[in-house]
Order: sequence, then C-alpha cells, then structure tokens
Amino acid sequence: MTASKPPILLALNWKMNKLPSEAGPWAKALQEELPATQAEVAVLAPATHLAFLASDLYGSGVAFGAQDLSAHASGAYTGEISAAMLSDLGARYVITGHSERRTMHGESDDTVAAKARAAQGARLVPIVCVGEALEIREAGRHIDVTLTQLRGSLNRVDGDPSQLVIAYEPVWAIGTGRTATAADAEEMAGAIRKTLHELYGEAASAIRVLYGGSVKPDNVREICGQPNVNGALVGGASLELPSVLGMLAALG
Ligand SMILES: O=C(CO)COP(=O)(O)O
Repeated sequence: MTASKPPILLALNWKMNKLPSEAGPWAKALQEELPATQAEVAVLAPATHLAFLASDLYGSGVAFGAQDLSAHASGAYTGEISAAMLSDLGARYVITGHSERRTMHGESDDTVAAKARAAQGARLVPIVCVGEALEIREAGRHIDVTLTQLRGSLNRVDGDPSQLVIAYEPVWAIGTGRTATAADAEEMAGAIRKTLHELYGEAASAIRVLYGGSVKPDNVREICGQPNVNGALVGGASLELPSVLGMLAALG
C-alpha cells in the first residue's frame, strides 16, 4: 500500500529516566559512535533534559523531542509546557497519548488530539500513541479498539500528514519483555495505514507508523522490515548506548 516507504525512525523514549547532567554526555557519546545508518534517530527526553540535548545534538542530525506537552498555547497553566516552548528549543518531535499518560493521567482521545493539534500548530511532529490492553487482545477486539482510539486521537488533526507519526504500542508489550510478533505488528500497522488513507487520502503514505513494546537489538530489524512499519518507539532499550548502537547496526 505504501508507494515509497519513508525512512525508518528510531525514536528513543527515555521516559522518566536519567538526570539532566547525563543527557549531554550521552548525546556526545552517541554522535561519536553513531554508525552509518539510513535510520533517523530521535531522543525523547524529560523536559528538564531538553536544553542540554538542544546544545549537544546541535548540527548532529540526531533529532530530539519531548514526551508530552500542553494542549494550551500559553497562560495560567501551572506546570505545563507549551508546543511553542518546545519548538523554540529546537525540538522536532513530541509524544502524545502514550499509554502511561492515558492510564496514569487519565488522558482521553480528545485530550490527545488537542495536544497533537497544538504540536502541529508549532511545527512539531506529534507521535500519537495508540494500542490495546491485554484483555482487549485476548477478546480479539484489538483492531477495532485501536482504530477507534486512532480516529479519536486524530480528531481535527489536519496539519501536513507528512508531519505526523503514529506509534502502535500494545500495552501488554510495554516493559514486559513480551514483544508482539512481527506479524502482529504488521497486522495492526496495515489496519492503521488503511484508516490513515481514509482520513488523509494519498498523503497518508508519508505518515510513519512505528511499533513500540519491548523492541531491542535482536528484534528491531524484523519488526521494522514489515511493509507498513516505519520504525520503532523504544523504552527500556533506549537507555543504554550499546543497545541503541546495536539497534542502529541491525537496521543498517
Ligand atoms: O513504551 C514504550 C515506548 O514508548 C515501550 O517501552 P519498552 O521498550 O520498555 O517496552
């Protein structure tokens, strides 16, 4: 279905790990050891780390971004960080609707869509996360439920489709060591792609669909080699440089 496959994106979601002072040295070491790769690399760090990444990744070709943002543009929203603030730092990506935010912070599809719109409005690329819980998969409803979540999370997200990334992260595969098979990932990525074509027409071919959930050096190539999978959103294996380098070497 994809006319020309967009380049693979290896998106590293550090979650709430590392200290700000560790981010710069990590970024420098990554650049020193970065193998020749076709893949685009993006580090998605806590907000406190981003200024360090902005300075230490400058000009490197490695992108960086945030793990969440406010749906609001500015004003009396104590503790929030706006899309414009992230964009001003040089961030390129921002995750919206990670399952950890949906479950622990009660984020709805509407909230996720509002955040994705805010991101696109400030020229950030939202990485919109969707994915089913274990009981939904066991009931055989994973495709229906994930596509409903996808449509809700893209409500009025009307910016340039090439500036949009979707991440399919089955909740049961996150941090559990239990990876979806490449066939599972492709089944859902294909269903997501079909829905994206319904929503965005031909331009949907440019939207990258990532898989996330226990991705590591020994499975990244097979998963990212699936026709409708355009990269990975990686948690645990993104924290140690050797496993990041291992994933990049595997991707080639
Ligand atoms: O949630 C994830 C990335 O956003 C996946 O985490 P793990 O790679 O640790 O399973």
